[in-house]
Amino acid sequence: MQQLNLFQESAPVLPVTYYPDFLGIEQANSLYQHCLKLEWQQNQIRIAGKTMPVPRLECLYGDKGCDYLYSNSVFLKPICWTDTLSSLRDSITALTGYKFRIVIGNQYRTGQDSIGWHADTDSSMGLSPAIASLSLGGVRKFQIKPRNGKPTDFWLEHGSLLVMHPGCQSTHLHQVPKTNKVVSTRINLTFRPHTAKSR
Ligand SMILES: O=C(O)CCC(=O)C(=O)O
Ligand SMILES: [Fe+2]
Repeated sequence: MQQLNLFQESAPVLPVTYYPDFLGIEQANSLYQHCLKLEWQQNQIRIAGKTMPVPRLECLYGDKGCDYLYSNSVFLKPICWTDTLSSLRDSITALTGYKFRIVIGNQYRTGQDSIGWHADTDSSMGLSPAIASLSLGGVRKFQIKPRNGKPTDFWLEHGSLLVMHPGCQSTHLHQVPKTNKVVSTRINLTFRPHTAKSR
């Protein structure tokens, strides 16, 4: 006799929590304006012996001494927290219970700006970091998948917060793929821990 498999179509359990309305529209709009004025940099990345521009703008704010190196080639030194960013950090800590010492900004100017499949495993964040990712502006597709599994799509809304829980970076990969659709500029802020000694 054929049996109905109740589990086949169920959504995968992911080590993330998505808060679509973390910020109200007014708050999200004014934060977006604040973030446009941050100190954005065009960094260069070295992949397979070639140096190329990172396909997005970046910035790093955080505690003194919390330097960040990724892909063994992009070195970011934190600028001191703005009041807006530190109060946002505190409200994310109040919601999630996770503590953060840096925030990396990504600015996706067009649909051609992107971030490929990766996990955030830089050792400066410690072994099992919780990462909280706030999205502003144009809505882009964010994909997450188990290291050998199928992706799940999230459409990260203006003012939304996606929390990647401890363990997520060891078991899953994520990306924001390029798109040929016309999309407005998107700003993403990823709040992260850091192991540097406090000074
Ligand atoms: O822009 C996003 O939503 C993701 C950014 C990201 O994965 C990263 O900065 O490591
Ligand atoms: Fe990431």
